[in-house]
Formats: sequence, structure tokens, C-alpha cells
Amino acid sequence: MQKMDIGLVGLGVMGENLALNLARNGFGVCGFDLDSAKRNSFGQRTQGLKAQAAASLVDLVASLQTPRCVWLMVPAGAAVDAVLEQLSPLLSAGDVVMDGGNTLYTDTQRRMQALEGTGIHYVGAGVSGGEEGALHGPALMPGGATEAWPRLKPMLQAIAAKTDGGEACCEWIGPGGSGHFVKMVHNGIEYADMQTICEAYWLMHHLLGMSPAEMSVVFHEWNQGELASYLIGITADILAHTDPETGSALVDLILDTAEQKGTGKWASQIALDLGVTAPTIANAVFARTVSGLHAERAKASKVLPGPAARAAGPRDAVLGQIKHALLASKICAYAQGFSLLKAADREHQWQLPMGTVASVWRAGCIIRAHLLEDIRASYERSPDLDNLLMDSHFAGVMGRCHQDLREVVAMGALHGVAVPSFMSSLSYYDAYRSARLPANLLQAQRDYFGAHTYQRVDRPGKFHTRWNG
Ligand SMILES: NC(=O)C1=CN([C@@H]2O[C@H](COP(=O)(O)OP(=O)(O)OC[C@H]3O[C@@H](n4cnc5c(N)ncnc54)[C@H](OP(=O)(O)O)[C@@H]3O)[C@@H](O)[C@H]2O)C=CC1
Ligand SMILES: O=C(CO)[C@H](O)[C@H](O)COP(=O)(O)O
Repeated sequence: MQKMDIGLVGLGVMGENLALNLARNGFGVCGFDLDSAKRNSFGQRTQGLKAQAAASLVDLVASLQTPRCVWLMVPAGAAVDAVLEQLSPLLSAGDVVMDGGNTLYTDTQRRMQALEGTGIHYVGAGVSGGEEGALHGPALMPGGATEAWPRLKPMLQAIAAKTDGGEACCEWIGPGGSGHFVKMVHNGIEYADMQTICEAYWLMHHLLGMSPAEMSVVFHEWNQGELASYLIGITADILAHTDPETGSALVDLILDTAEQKGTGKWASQIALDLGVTAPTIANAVFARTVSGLHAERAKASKVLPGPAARAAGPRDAVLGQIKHALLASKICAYAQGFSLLKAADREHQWQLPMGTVASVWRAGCIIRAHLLEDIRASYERSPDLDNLLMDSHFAGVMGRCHQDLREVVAMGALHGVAVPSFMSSLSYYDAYRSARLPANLLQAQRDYFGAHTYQRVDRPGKFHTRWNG
């Protein structure tokens, strides 16, 4: 029997579509899922293609050409460990295992260590693009055992999304857990991007009294210019969608409680661990957590005073300001994400290719956006850029947009509309561009109560003062 090129474990939303994508690109795929219904569905969907469903992991391994290549697309966490426990004894030195789930990068590092000495090449790959992307072209961010790359490269680059210039959105990221780290940062930016768009929508609703259909037209228009991105595009589609049963805009009927699987939280936690300032990303996570307090918020809305939102200025002028605020906030979120990459790179010595990361995110993934080409170009100009905001192009855009970001944050504050992402982006921007901050007073406070010492601006050394003596 003809051997297959790759085995795919986990035939859920992503796994089945990735397997189909591989098969359509001419690679032989053997799929396995614990759920027999999913195995049967896979068999049906791949009829006529070089693909088959295996009844067990043993059968899947037996179906593969050597050195074998197995792609895991099961839920992150315990399921990956469970699969590896059964799978690794069936494999030999030289075989490749790639986990494409949203795995915490330290788990990937732990699994790599556990496989040390077996000769199995372990890879942690970021995969983005959702169901559609998996089928038609995801962005792929593989990292881990470099020996695996020659084996994976032809398959992954064939199925990956392509930019308008035909470049595959899949490149080798680096060693260790770097592929999964990059995907986690992608998701942190995704959280920030989504929350900022939600705040723009909410301001249009409260301050301009716009209907979802009217907003859809605006988002559609914005999607033609420098804000062009997948998330702006799907927002335009969502706002135009009518519920067939009630005739209302479907978005108005959705419960305002956001769920999360953890990647944005990890990005924020790791930013704190690495001492990276990432408030737009962290506030996007907090915006989801406060949305979860549905019943409490309902009570508080009747007790806690605040201004009532009312009409704010001429529609076109306010929309122009919100558009600029969105762009400025988006740039701040990317700046924070790339700072996180830079800090992790320093910590782990991964030699992360920043321009390549931006390049891989240009198509296929959820944060794909017009602006990623500019980010790629800025890291090409200055690979060691301290902060994306310091690139001349982005400094110019911020110069053009920061005043409108201020106006929009002020509007939110004055009208009692919560805009945590806009606000934190502005504070991030203002803090970063301040040659002096009030941390001198903070150091004095620390020294006052805890004799923690401080440094002076006029002479070297560490100093302590008896402040109340
Ligand atoms: N959905 C998305 O847009 C994206 C998801 N991801 C990540 O990809 C991974 C998979 O996501 P997704 O496809 O959405 O998840 P699904 O839940 O749709 O699919 C996972 C599949 O794995 C199966 N499975 C679980 N344990 C095992 C096991 N031990 N052996 C074999 N199969 C198993 C599940 O079966 P059963 O249901 O019976 O448990 C299920 O069919 C996750 O880590 C996710 O975070 C990454 C990018 C985008
Ligand atoms: O990785 C993804 C996209 O890039 C997944 O869709 C992920 O599940 C989104 O995260 P969350 O469920 O926390 O919103």
C-alpha cells in the first residue's frame, strides 16, 4: 500500500481542514481522531484524494512513510500529553512530531526536553486562520527542532496562505518554544485589535446613534484604506447581518459576555514576567473579564453614577477621529507585541527574525492587515529597532493620529463609555515618549517606607534618606 506523507491527529475544526488542505495540495494524509464520527466524516470529505482515516494511532503510524511526520491538532494541554504518551513509543529517531495547537510555549519546551535522547524531532507550530484559513491557507509559525524543517517545509509552505506577491506565510521561526511564543503574541495582538474595534463600534452606537447597518458601511469603507484588515472586514460583515427569525441585527441579540481560551491572558502574564509594558493587550483581556460580570454589571448600572452618553459632534468629524484613534491604538498594540517578542528573544537567545514574523502575518492569519507590510519594511530597515513607534513611518502615523486618539479617549471619559484599549494605548504612547516620568517620587516613597534606596540624577551611587527624621 502507498505510504502517506503526514499523519494528522485531531480531526476537529482545524485538523480536518488542514488535512484537506494538505490532501488537495497532493500530499498523502492519514487522519485520526478519538471520535469515530469525525473519522467517518474525514473519510467522506476526502473521497478521491490521497487520504484515509486510521482506526488507531498504531494504524496511523503504520501508514506513514519514514521518517514519519505527525501533526497534532488536538486541544492544548492534557490532550497533547495524552497523545504524546501513546504516540512517542510508536516512533523512531528521525521522525517529526509537530503540535499545531495553541499551546503554551513552556509546555512545548517541556515536551521537547522529555523527548531528548529519543531522536524524535519536536516542533511547536503556531497556526492561525480559523476554519477558513486551515482549509484555504493558514499562516504557519513553526519552531523547535531545526532538523525537522527540511521535512516540513515543502508541505507547510504549499498549504500556507500566500501574499499578493506569492510569498508563503510560513517560515521557520527559531528553536525551542519560539513558534508557539510567536503565536501567543499574535493572539495577544488579536485580543487588542478586536477590543479596539469593539470600542469604536460602541462609541458609534452611544455617541452617534448609528445602527449596525450604518456602521457596517463605515467599517467597509475603512477596510479599503490604511486600516484594511481581516478583523475590520469581518466586523463590517457581522454588523450587516440580520437575524432571519426576528429581522433585527444579529449583533444586537448576542449576549455581551466574551469568552476566552487563555492565549491573551498568557501574553499579558508573560509580558509582566519579562517586564514588558503591554497595557493595550492586558486591558483587552480585562475587558473580556469585566464583560463576564453580567449580573453584577446590571446591578451596578442602577447604583453607580456617571454621565449619560449623548450625541457628540457632527457624525463625519467624529467618525474621522475614531478612525485615526483605531489606527493609533492598533499601532500601539503591535508595538507592544513586538516588544514582547524582543524581550523573549533576549531571554531565550532565539534570534527571532522580526521582519519574517511580520511577513508571515501578512496573509492567512486573524491579524492580517495592510499595516503588516509597513511593519515588515520597518524591521528590514532596522532589525534592532527599540520599539515599533520609533520607526520613522510609524512615528509619522502617530504624529498624524495621536490628537484624535486623545479626543476619542476624552469623549469616552466625558460620556461614560468605557474605552480601555484606546485609553491604555494613549497612556502607553505618552509614557513611552516622556523623557521624564514621576517615578522619581515613587522611588522616594519606596525609600521612605522601606529603605529601598534611590539613584540621583546629579551623581552616581545608591542613596537612602531618613525622610521624617
Ligand atoms: N479553532 C480555531 O480557530 C483555532 C484553533 N487553534 C488551536 O488548534 C487546536 C485544535 O483546535 P480546534 O480544531 O478548534 O479544536 P476541536 O475541538 O474542534 O478539535 C480537536 C479534536 O481533537 C480531538 N481529540 C482530543 N483528544 C484527542 C486525542 N487524545 N486523540 C485524538 N484526537 C483527540 C477532539 O475530539 P473530541 O471532540 O471527541 O474530544 C477533536 O475532534 C487547539 O489547540 C486550538 O486552540 C489554533 C488556531 C485557530
Ligand atoms: O488562535 C485562534 C485565532 O488566532 C483561535 O481562534 C483562538 O481560539 C482565539 O482565542 P480565544 O478563544 O481566546 O478568543
